[in-house]
This record gives sequence, C-alpha cells and structure tokens, in this order.
Amino acid sequence: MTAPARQRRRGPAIEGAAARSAAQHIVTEVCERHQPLAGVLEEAAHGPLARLSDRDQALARAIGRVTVRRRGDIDWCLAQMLAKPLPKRAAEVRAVLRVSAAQILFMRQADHAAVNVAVALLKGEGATGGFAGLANAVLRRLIRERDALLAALPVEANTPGWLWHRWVAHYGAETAAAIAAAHRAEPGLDIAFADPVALLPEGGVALPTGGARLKAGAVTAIEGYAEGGWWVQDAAAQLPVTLFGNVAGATALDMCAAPGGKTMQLAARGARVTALELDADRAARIGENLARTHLAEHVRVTVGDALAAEGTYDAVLLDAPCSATGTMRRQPDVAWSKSAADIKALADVQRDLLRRAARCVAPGGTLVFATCSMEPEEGEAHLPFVAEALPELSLDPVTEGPAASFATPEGAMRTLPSMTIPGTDLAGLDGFFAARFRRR
Ligand SMILES: C[S@@+](CC[C@H](N)C(=O)[O-])C[C@H]1O[C@@H](n2cnc3c(N)ncnc32)[C@H](O)[C@@H]1O
Repeated sequence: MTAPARQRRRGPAIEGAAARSAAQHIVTEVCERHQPLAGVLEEAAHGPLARLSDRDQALARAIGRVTVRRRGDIDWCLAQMLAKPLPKRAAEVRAVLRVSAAQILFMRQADHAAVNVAVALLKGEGATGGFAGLANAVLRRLIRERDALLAALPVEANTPGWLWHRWVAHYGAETAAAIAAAHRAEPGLDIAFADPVALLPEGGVALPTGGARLKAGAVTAIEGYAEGGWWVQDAAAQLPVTLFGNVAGATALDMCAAPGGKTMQLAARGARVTALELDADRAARIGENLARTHLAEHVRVTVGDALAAEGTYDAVLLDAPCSATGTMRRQPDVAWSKSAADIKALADVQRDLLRRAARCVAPGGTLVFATCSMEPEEGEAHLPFVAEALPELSLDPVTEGPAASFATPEGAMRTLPSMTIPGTDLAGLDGFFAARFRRR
C-alpha cells in the first residue's frame, strides 16, 4: 500500500490535513479498490497512519470508518448536489468528496476544515485540479443544506438496492428498515471470557451468553486483554456454541475455525478441540489467540480442507464461509463488496460442507451449523436440504439456553442487527443463523 499521492507531493499545510488525507487513502482502498476495511486499517497502521500523531491517527480512522459505514447515505446526499454523476475514472475526487461529506454530515466537526482540505487536496498538480471548484461549491452547499438533506434521507439509501430488496422480500419492509437503521450506528464491543467465572470489566453489561458488552474503545487497552482473560466476539457469534450444551471432556471438531472465536469458546468449556482451517495465515491467528488466552493445551490446530475432514467427534461445529451480510455493523464494506452470485456460490459450498460435516459426527453426537449471514439461502433454506439429503441427521430444535430467545418456528436460531438482546436494553447484534442436528 502506498502513501496518499497528494501527501507525498506536498506536506500538509492545513490543520488536520494529514489525518484527512490518510482517511481519503483508506476510503480509496476500500471503496475504489474493493479492499476489506479491516485489512486496510491494519495495513495503514504501518503506512500512512504511522506518520501521524496518535490524535490524527484516531481522527483518520474515525473518518475512514464513518465514510465507509455511511457510504450509501453520503452518495445519496452528494447526488442531490451534483447535476450529473462524477466520471468513473475520478476515483480520487470521489474519495475526497465522500471523506469530506462524512465529516460535514455525520461528524459535525470543523466543517470549514473539511472543505479547505478537500480543495487543497484536489488543487494544483495532477488531473484532479479541475474538480477543486466543483468540490468547493458542493461541500459548501452540503453545509448549508445539511439538516434538510438528513431529514429527507431515505431509510434504504445506505443499503445497496439488491440487498435491500432481498431483506424486504424475506423479512418485510419494517424489519428491513430496522436492519438498515441498525447498520448506521457504531456497534458496541462484545467480549467472551476464557474463564466462565470471570469478573465483568468496569462499565460492562453482562450478556446472556456469559460474555459482556463494553463501550467501544481500544481493545488492547481494556483491562484483562493482555492477560488473555477474554477475546472480542459479537453477542450473536457467541450463541452457536451454546447449542452444544455441556461439552466438558467431549471431542469437538471446529471445521472452519479461524480466527478461533468459537474454538476458544469450546476449549473454555472443556472440550478437546480439533480446529481445522484452510488458510494457513488465518490458522496462525488461531494459534496466537489460543496462546494469549492460555487455551492452547486443549486444541490441535490443523491447516486443511474441511471438505476432506476425517474422523468422528462428539461435537462438530460448521461455522461455514458465507457472505457475512450479518456482520455489516462491524464490517460495513461487506454491503458493497458482495453480490447475489456470491450468495448462490457460497450456499452451494455450504451444502458440500454440510455433507462432509454429517460424516464427522459420531452416532448420537451433535452438529451445529452456523453462518453470519442474513440471507435465507445461507441459513433457513439449508433445513429442507438436510432433511432430504442427509437422513442420518435429525434437527434438534433450539428450545433452551440463550439461543432460545432467537428460536425460529422451524426450530433453528436467527438473529438480526435490528434485535434487542433479551434481558438487557442492549440494541443490536450480528445477523446469525444456526441449527442443531443429532446424528442417528
Ligand atoms: C466464518 S469464518 C469462521 C469463524 C470462526 N469459526 C470463529 O468463530 O472465529 C470461516 C472460516 O472458514 C475458512 N474456510 C473456508 N473454506 C474452508 C474449507 N474448505 N476448509 C476449512 N476452512 C475453510 C475461512 O478461511 C474462514 O477462516
């Protein structure tokens, strides 16, 4: 990843320019070059962000995250200001406008700094200079008309049309609107504990899964992280493992294991776990996480293809690769990087993995299938497939434990970002599907 071009050519002269320029770089990588936000932020820490003060780094990250989170809303507002869309090749101009609009519309800070930096970034050498006047006019109008624009913002503006129409068809217009609204908010920080009787960190709220929700912040600075007392895991992602019930002493296969959140849950509950992962780099992350949480002695990490998984186990977890549309609160770029064709292809892979998973469950053992997707093809639609193609498995309806609050009429579990966590006033959790099967 290279440093932002403009920043290389001239040093920043306006206060906050370096942070805003770094944010523009993050947004270009994600929105124009289709790189995942989490990876771009990680790489930028060793690139454009490394040259900034801590304060500017935090500002650049915040602007980058807000811009990606509100990309659809920003583009809708900008479209009201532009007589015609920017040419496709004007990637740098688009990134500058999006980053500046994010600050003006959603961060309510230093409006004029946002405009001045945008104009300075576009002006001068290079092909973007001709757009500086346009940017100046558009952004100043955005400041003037901000309140009216935000009041008129359609609920679906922040969701790509194809996803919006799917959610309306499957969940109804009201729930689709609530999901879209939940995606606009920055999520809290959910954690799971290595020690089941761990104390709640200060300011945390207990989750029904045994984990906790904290205020979002720098993870590594929160008490107990360095000691390996907990790991970050969304409240919904903590539910599938609870479907196994008591796994103390059981053999468990986690077929698609990285980065290891559910492997750690199984190990912390006393299972002897084989953690299988196709991607060697991601498998290494499981090892790091297990070492930090002192759970490594309960787990054998193996790099390999789950489609060729061998052996039989008391508990098999298939947390399958999926479109991840349920994680859009945490990974807002997912909305724009996936297509309907991806969902179809992933659902096919999930069925192949289910076939293999069924072979790995010992007679009387349990298979839990899960996806962090809101798309029915990657969840509910697998139930009739299993009933027909895998008669050795019988659905074991979700009736007890923390997942029971999210039970579906068919006996599976479904969470959505628009839901509230029962027993708490905590709003929002990832969209997850899970189903439990017993092997005859
Ligand atoms: C949804 S993520 C798993 C998350 C993990 N269970 C956790 O809780 O941290 C899916 C994982 O499956 C891996 N994967 C994809 N295809 C696979 C395959 N054929 N065999 C094994 N792992 C696979 C991906 O690399 C990815 O790490």
